[in-house]
Amino acid sequence: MKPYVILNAAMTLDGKIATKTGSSEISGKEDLERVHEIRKKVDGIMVGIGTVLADDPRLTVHKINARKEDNPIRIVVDNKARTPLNFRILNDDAETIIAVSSICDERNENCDEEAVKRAKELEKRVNVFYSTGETVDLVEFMEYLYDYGIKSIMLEGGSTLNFSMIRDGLIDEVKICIAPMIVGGKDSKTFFDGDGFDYMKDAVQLELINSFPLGKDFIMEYKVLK
Ligand SMILES: NC(=O)c1ccc[n+]([C@@H]2O[C@H](COP(=O)([O-])OP(=O)(O)OC[C@H]3O[C@@H](n4cnc5c(N)ncnc54)[C@H](O)[C@@H]3O)[C@@H](O)[C@H]2O)c1
Ligand SMILES: Nc1nc(=O)c(N)c(NC[C@H](O)[C@H](O)[C@H](O)COP(=O)(O)O)[nH]1
Repeated sequence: MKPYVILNAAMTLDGKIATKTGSSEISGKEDLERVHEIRKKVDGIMVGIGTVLADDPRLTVHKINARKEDNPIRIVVDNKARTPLNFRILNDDAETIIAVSSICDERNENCDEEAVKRAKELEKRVNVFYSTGETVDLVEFMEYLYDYGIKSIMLEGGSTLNFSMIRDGLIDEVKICIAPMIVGGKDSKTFFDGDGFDYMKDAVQLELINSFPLGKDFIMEYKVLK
């Protein structure tokens, strides 16, 4: 069993979620409030290490009225345990789970010693999940999170993790805020990056279930067809 996963992001009209410098202030005020209403409802909120390093996010409910108990569990997919110890994701505002990949080989030898040290430091502060894969095995990780009690997750990026999650069939809903902005740039981050599929016949199919204007932005909500 796996948690129900809602992917949420904000993009420019040309499909970018950040520029090549990592600048990503896209949503209007109303959209951020909508996102925080969802944060308040789900059990977990998940991002990749690229997003942590770019944004130093809090991943708490802080744009609307909320109590500490309303904060979901923060979840980071972080192959080589690169989460900096002074970043906000490790503070006491909410519980945090960090997934790292197999830092050693299957015989527990040939370890990346620096990554092992970093993971041990993180373990003093938060719950560290050791995946068996070279990169975090997301199917295995989702099963672990479900058994841990996390039945719903909002995935909040970035581009690389978004693609791995949709490729592995782990996303149930997609909510996208489209802002009336164009930023361009072939090196900007798009909604889904990763390797992509080779052929359109392999594209993930969605069904539009809702769409509405919100402040300066426009929201589209889809169900992922399986
Ligand atoms: N506009 C938005 O809604 C929005 C939302 C989130 C992030 N962002 C932006 O996106 C950028 C970050 O995106 P990104 O693509 O660099 O990083 P990301 O957050 O997608 O993290 C990717 C990293 O996660 C790790 N990882 C481990 N196992 C993995 C697996 N199985 N699959 C995929 N990744 C795995 C790898 O180290 C990988 O490099 C930042 O600039 C951030 O500001 C924008
Ligand atoms: N909905 C949305 N609109 C945006 O314009 C934007 N840049 C993000 N980005 C999501 C990403 O996960 C960010 O890292 C957190 O939104 C950081 O913010 P917090 O400190 O947690 O509020 N999300």
